[in-house]
Amino acid sequence: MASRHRITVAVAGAGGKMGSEALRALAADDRFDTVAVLVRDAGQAQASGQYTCPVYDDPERLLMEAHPDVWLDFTDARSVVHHVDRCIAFGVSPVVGATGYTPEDVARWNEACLRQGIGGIAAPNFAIGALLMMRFAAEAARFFTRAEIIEMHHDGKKDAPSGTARRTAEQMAAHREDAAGDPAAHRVSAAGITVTDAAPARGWSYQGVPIHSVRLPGLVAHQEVIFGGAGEVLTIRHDSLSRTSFMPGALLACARVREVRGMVYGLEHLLW
Ligand SMILES: NC(=O)C1=CN([C@@H]2O[C@H](COP(=O)(O)OP(=O)(O)OC[C@H]3O[C@@H](n4cnc5c(N)ncnc54)[C@H](OP(=O)(O)O)[C@@H]3O)[C@@H](O)[C@H]2O)C=CC1
Ligand SMILES: O=C(O)C1=N[C@H](C(=O)O)C[C@H](O)C1
Repeated sequence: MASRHRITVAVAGAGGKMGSEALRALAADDRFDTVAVLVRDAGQAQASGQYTCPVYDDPERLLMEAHPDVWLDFTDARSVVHHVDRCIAFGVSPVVGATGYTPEDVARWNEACLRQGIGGIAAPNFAIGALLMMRFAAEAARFFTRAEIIEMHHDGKKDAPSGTARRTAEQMAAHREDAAGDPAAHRVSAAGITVTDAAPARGWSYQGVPIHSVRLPGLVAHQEVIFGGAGEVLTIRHDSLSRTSFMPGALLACARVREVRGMVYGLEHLLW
């Protein structure tokens, strides 16, 4: 019987919290072969003997020598932008787990993927509960013109606000304008709040939604979206209590990324 081709994956940021969790999840799933990892210091990682596949600290060398089907990136905002540009140039499908990139990066990746005839997925959050939280927040934004986001993360997180908070605000803004059929509703909402450089305690305004970022030891990844109306408040909250919450979504993206074309932004596009 012909053996099924396993999807070959390279994990960038393998030495980090998410990268190491992803390596464990990939090893436990027979759809995948982890064929290479990208770490900061390949010599040191090789000497430690902790990896069973080839180890690199040069992304171009990894892409040339290992040429994986999929590049799963859990590095950071600065590195991921360069990595994904290089992946697409090499015809390797990126699954972008790292956050902190801009809408302009996503647009450039989309065009580059389309030119290469390949797919990519950039997913600010892989957890199903977080995706539902964003969906419910978008739905609620049709009915409330005022809302604020509080995102709370471990104190090792480098980027702020979180990719999830940005994506939530984007989805809320899109629904608000669509539902109202009146872009003025968005302007009223933005004008009704005092988020300015002169009032930093009021958060950072993105898409008309103030975002507040909390970084504390003991936290993993949490978000509240609070809607306020006349005499009532609606709070939608999600908690990732363990990084295992991100793994089914990350593996789904790795399994499906070569079926899409262009850069898909948000895992929800594979789910509903
Ligand atoms: N999409 C999702 O569902 C989720 C996304 N994330 C995102 O994933 C990213 C990683 O998070 P987390 O694992 O907690 O962070 P960590 O800091 O624990 O891990 C990042 C790792 O990447 C390494 N790294 C960074 N740049 C490079 C590079 N150029 N070459 C090789 N290695 C590099 C870091 O090395 P060093 O320490 O030396 O810098 C570190 O080991 C973040 O952007 C985070 O927001 C996190 C959770 C869920
Ligand atoms: O850094 C993290 O931990 C997380 N990052 C992602 C983000 O920026 O939204 C996803 C999740 O919140 C965990």
